[in-house]
Amino acid sequence: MPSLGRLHLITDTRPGYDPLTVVRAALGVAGPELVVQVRVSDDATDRETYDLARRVRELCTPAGATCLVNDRLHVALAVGAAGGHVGADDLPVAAARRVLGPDAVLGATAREPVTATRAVAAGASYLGVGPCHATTTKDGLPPPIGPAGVRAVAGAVPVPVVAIGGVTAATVPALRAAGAYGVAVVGALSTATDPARATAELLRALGC
Ligand SMILES: Cc1ncc(COP(=O)(O)OP(=O)(O)O)c(N)n1
Ligand SMILES: Cc1ncsc1CCOP(=O)(O)O
Ligand SMILES: [Mg+2]
Repeated sequence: MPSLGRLHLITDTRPGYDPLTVVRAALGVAGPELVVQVRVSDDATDRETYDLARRVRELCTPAGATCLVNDRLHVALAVGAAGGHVGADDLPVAAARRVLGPDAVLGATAREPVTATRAVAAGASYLGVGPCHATTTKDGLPPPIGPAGVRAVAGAVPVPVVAIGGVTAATVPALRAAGAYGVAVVGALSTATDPARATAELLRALGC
């Protein structure tokens, strides 16, 4: 299994956003420390998802960065991504592991130690934990768990914990102190006026 980058950029495909420009900017600064997770809206077609994921994978490979695909594991396989990420509405972790194979990177969403432990036992190689802070990027999320919630999960599992939800460079130090290995962001990069500079600030906050 390749070593996991600490900064996870999740693509923002909402109207008016330009995910590939943000990916290019972040890759130029973060290189191998970057994981790009291709995440599309539920109404995106598989073809649209494939086209974006293929382009992201082609940008990641020469930069030494990791490309993952959210939810749609057949797309991950089709573009030669390093793996994928699943949550409660997606394939169960054990099924996802069977689809991706033993060597793939497989992330699973968890917000409590019990579900985190189950996900790792089923084959997750890292956990996305949150939401840590309030966010407007995704609707219908449960209340934020804060650094204390991250600490509870990180103390219960032997795999990297990636904190997600409302993460900014300002909130990274407390999440790292709580045991987060890394962070996943959408808005902190997709809404930045200078995504390269925002990437550098996140990396500095992560201690990279
Ligand atoms: C790193 C990371 N953590 C959590 C999630 C959320 O996944 P999920 O709960 O399946 O929700 P969607 O992203 O599919 O809406 C994630 N994508 N990445
Ligand atoms: C997909 C997802 N799952 C939990 S929070 C979140 C969105 C995170 O976006 P942002 O970094 O803009 O808060
Ligand atoms: Mg999902």
